[in-house]
Amino acid sequence: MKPRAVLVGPPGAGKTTVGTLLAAALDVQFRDVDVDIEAVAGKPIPEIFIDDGEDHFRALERAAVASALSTFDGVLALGGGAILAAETRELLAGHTVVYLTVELSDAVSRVGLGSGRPLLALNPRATLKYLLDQRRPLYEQVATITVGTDGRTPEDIAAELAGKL
Ligand SMILES: Nc1ncnc2c1ncn2[C@@H]1O[C@H](COP(=O)(O)OP(=O)(O)O)[C@@H](O)[C@H]1O
Ligand SMILES: O=C(O)C1=C[C@@H](OP(=O)(O)O)[C@@H](O)[C@H](O)C1
Ligand SMILES: [Mg+2]
Repeated sequence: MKPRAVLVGPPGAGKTTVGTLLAAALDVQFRDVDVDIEAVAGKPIPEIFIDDGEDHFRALERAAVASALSTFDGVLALGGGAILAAETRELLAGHTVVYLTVELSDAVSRVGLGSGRPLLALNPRATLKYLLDQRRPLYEQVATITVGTDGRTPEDIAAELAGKL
C-alpha cells in the first residue's frame, strides 16, 4: 500500500490545506504526518519542541513518515522539515511526490506570526528565508511533480493536481 500522493514543501506552501482539498477531489482519505506525531507524543508540536527538543521531534517524524508511507493509500502531507532526513528522502523514492513551491513573500503572509510552528516563533521572515534557501534542493530532489502556489487559491491548485494524478 502506498499514498496516492505525498505533499512536500516549506511551511506556508499549503500542504495541509491543498492536501485536504485534493483528497476530497480524488475521493480518498487525507492524512497529515504532523497530526500523527501529535497523537504519538500526546501533545501539540510546540510542546514537543519545548519539552523534548527538535531532535526528538525529528525522530518521531521519521518514524511517522515511514509508517504512513507503507500503510496509507490516500493523500499524505508531510511537515516542511521532514525531507531534512536522508532516510526519509530515500523512502520517498518510487512515490508520487508533489512539491508545492512558495516564494518568501507569500509564505510570510500565510504563516503570519508563526503560531503553532515553533521554528518560526522568533523571527518568521528571517527563518523562512533561511529554510526556503536551505531546503529548496532537497524538495527538488524528492519531487516528481512541482506546482507553484504563489497568488493562487488552494482550490485552483488542488484542481490542477487532481487533473494530473
Ligand atoms: N494558495 C494559498 N493562498 C492563500 N493562502 C493559503 C494558500 N494555501 C494555504 N494558505 C493558508 O496559509 C496558511 C498555511 O497553510 P497550510 O496548509 O497550513 O500550509 P503548510 O501545511 O504547507 O504549512 C493557512 O492559513 C492556509 O489557509
Ligand atoms: O518546517 C518545519 O521544520 C516544520 C514544519 C511544520 O509543518 P508545516 O510545514 O505543515 O507547517 C511542523 O512539522 C513543524 O513545526 C516543523
Ligand atoms: Mg501543514
